[in-house]
Amino acid sequence: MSDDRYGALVDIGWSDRWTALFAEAVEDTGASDDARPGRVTRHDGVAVMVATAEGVVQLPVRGVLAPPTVGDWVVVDGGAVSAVLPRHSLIRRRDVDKDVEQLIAANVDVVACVCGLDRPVKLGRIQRTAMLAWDAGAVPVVVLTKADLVPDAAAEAERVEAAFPAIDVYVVDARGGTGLERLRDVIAGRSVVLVGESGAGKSTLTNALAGEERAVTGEVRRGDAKGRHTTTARELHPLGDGAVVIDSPGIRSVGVWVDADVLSSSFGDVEDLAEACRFNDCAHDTEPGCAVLAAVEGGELAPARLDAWREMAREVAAAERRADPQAERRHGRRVARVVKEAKRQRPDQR
Ligand SMILES: Nc1nc2c(ncn2[C@@H]2O[C@H](COP(=O)(O)OP(=O)(O)OP(=O)(O)O)[C@@H](O)[C@H]2O)c(=O)[nH]1
Ligand SMILES: [Zn+2]
Repeated sequence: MSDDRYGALVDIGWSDRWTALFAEAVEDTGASDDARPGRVTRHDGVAVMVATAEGVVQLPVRGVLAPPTVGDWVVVDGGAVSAVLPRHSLIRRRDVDKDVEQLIAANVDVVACVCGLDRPVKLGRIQRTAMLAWDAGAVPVVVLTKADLVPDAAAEAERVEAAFPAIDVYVVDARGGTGLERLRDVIAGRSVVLVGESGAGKSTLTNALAGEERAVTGEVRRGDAKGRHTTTARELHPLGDGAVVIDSPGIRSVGVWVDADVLSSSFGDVEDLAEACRFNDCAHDTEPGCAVLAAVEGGELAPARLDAWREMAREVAAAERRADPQAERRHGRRVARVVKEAKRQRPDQR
């Protein structure tokens, strides 16, 4: 089927797959002949910003059970979003306080953890971002940027690769333009989310990949009242080749949150080894009979991998304490005990 009506949407990730899902949704929901597809670029309260072949419009959502989120492909009909196409991935966050799930972005293919080499690369951050990606149904990658600022960027990449054998690592100098081609190849036709601390180089990378300053995707019309231009959509940056960077405040602030289940599922190798530790709650630190330390000693486990596990474990423990005041108190007692123990042992060591 050759259908050029939505050709303009290819830039923001439209593909044959969406053509099919759109046709299905139109039929299932009994939408009108005027129904057209669009992609949500922003969600605020009751209205959403939707990029369509005709431009970006602000629309209400009507008759949709599960509300759309940034990145969703939707059916626009009768001046409203009337249906949300099935998602292939979803980044969400559990709001522990309210015990609700918050949607952050949909139909994300790649979650890129951007680390500026002008500062130490934090393996724990990479791990958390990877878990966020896997949990969402997306692929994590690491982008080490500002390669021009360090003498040996390749060595840094090797260290990260050793810690995370399953994750691809890309080294780029976004300002000088090196390393971009390899990265362009992986993200062609895909929707990418860049996660990284402030100043990591996300905006610079976005502009470098787009080949130009790319703050804007189109003009915005409120509802269908033609001519009333308001804000612009900053949240979807087409990079060419159908690649899109989804940049939502939600993603920037999601930090990356963790829980114990995800921890063990993404550290299968460490957890397997830990089965043989003498103590159930072994911290693989100084405990006698620790199978994990033995594996590092014997060269079966990369030291960086254990470092990453430790960083993660600390992160999980902190998250659990925040969520559970009793655990916080238990932690306090444990710290007190460890300190007492250390004091007691010191004289022996002299
Ligand atoms: N030398 C060098 N500098 C870079 C590179 N990429 C980014 N920078 C610089 O690093 C600083 C921060 O880059 P940004 O792209 O603004 O970082 P960001 O991640 O978007 O930061 P936030 O918007 O605060 O989240 C800027 O001064 C950039 O010029 C690079 O590849 N090489
Ligand atoms: Zn152990």
